[in-house]
Amino acid sequence: MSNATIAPIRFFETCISTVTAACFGMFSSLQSNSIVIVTTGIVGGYLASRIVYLFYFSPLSNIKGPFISIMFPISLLYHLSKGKAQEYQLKQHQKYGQVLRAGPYHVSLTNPEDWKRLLASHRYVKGMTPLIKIFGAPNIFTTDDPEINKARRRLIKPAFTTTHIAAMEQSILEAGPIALKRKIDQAIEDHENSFVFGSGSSNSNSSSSSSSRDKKENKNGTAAKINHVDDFQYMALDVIGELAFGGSFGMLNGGQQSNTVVLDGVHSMNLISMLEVMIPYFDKFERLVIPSMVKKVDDFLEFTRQVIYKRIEETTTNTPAKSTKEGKSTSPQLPPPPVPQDILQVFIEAYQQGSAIYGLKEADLVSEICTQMFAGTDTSSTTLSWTLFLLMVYPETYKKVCEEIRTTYPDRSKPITYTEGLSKLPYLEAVIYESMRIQPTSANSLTRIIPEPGFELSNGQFLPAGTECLIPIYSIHHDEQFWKDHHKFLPDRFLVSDKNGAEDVSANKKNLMIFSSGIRVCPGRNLAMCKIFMTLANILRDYDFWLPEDMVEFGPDVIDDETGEPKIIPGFLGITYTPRYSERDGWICVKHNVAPSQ
Ligand code: HEM
Repeated sequence: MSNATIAPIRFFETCISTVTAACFGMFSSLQSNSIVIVTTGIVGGYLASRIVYLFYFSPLSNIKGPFISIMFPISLLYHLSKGKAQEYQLKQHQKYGQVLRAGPYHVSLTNPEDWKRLLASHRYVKGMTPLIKIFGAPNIFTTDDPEINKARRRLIKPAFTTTHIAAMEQSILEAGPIALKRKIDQAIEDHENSFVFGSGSSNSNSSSSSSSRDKKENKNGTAAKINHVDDFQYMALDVIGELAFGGSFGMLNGGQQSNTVVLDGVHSMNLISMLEVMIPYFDKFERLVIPSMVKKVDDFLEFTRQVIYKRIEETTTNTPAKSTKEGKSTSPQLPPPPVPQDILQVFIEAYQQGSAIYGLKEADLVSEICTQMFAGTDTSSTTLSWTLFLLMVYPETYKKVCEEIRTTYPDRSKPITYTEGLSKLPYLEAVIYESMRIQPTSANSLTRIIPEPGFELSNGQFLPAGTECLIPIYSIHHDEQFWKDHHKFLPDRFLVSDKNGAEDVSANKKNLMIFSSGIRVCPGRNLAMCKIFMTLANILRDYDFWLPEDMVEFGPDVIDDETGEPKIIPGFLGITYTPRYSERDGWICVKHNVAPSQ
């Protein structure tokens, strides 16, 4: 569908370019037989005709943007490879305004009126979605078919409502923050023991290492060094396992096999998605070019297939108690174990019923379940990592948020829940929103294709059918019109006091794009917020964190020349925006909060 609508403009341009190129080529060859001259003529002709068409005759020629991006969309490759594509796009918006021509047929929009309208209707289908081929079948996330999307969203909706998440809160707490705390406690204890026994050595590959320098820093208890990027990822997967697969994968506690398969799969998908966005038709030959990476995705899909069949077996095998010849049972018939009501089961039942509405085949089932794992892992874990890092380089904010949590919930023997804590910890909520604004994990652009008869922008400009609209989440979150001092980590911008003086976090939230909006808004947003909030509330209350001393390149006083704010660890932009060098930058020192608990 998307290709059909975009075709006329592209076809026209290709015709003009080809004819002009051919004319130039013929003309050049009349002058000389030299291959160089003919080739130069063809290339020159092509470029000249492309310039003439794209800048003077294209229906988008009245929309301004950088010459290089309009001529060669592949130029984005350079910025993507540096992990700075989103910052490049922001700079272009700052230069050209809220409507930017970002490519030959691409217009990037940051005015909320425009992107909200585009996201509000299935009329504007998704374009340029990576990973379509690799999943082997469409899924909620990749499909551009409104009917498939609507039907499958209906299917998973009950599992993501606030009521359901509230009912699952205890499981999320157990598989998430409580398991994480157990791991941190173990890391601290290991280090205490290693020093008691006199080794004092540290293993930089372990997620619990600490140098003696980091240890000495701490005067009120033993410190350990953990890799928060890795640990938040394990935790996010364990929570998804708990909610969608009938049980935690136990990754935080060393579930090594699934650990490698699932995380390698998720990471490979992130990288492949970036390559697909950068290189035209990459999906057609990725199996040849990066076979080992594609294999990791295949292994992940196979792992998912096994999980599905294990569940089908467990829920459909009916093993009746042994009967005598007279047909009487020798042992009392035990009721079958309850069938878990999670996302996995919902999809399996729709598949088994062969429902015409959902039209699920085996490949669709695997694709959907994989997507749940993929969509629910890096997004939440990365948000946690960015937030913790930002708190480390903004110590005043760190102090303030810890104070709020520690004074509101001083009893450390009781875990803080989401339903209980959300209204009582407005500053923590504001910290999370501000971190997701500054470092959105979905930093890329969402894309929508304009259908016939075109689309009128709020500024009166007209976009013809076939235009690919980019909705750049990072640029929207850094638009000076809404976010003054946009590089500053300022949670207070989300806080207003209501009539009774109580803090409310609704100010400014409407201009955020964290979870997208409209008909394809992220269905996992309640779960994500619950997970992120409970994790931060509990660990910030129960532990003290600080950056390792040897991490000299980052800290409150290490200022980025471009932003004038503390330098942020480099990121990698695929489908999600994650810390780029987690093995180098993901470390943090931690010790117990030893202030008297009440
Ligand atoms: C901080 C955490 C999260 C963020 C920032 C986030 C963000 C987003 C965004 C921006 C989209 C729109 C993508 C697009 O249109 O291309 C999206 C879609 C989606 N998200 Fe999330 N997400 C998060 C967590 C989750 C979780 C925990 C799950 C499920 C377990 C999930 C499942 C999905 C699915 C299935 C879609 C596709 C929806 C559709 O196209 O109709 N997300 N998410």
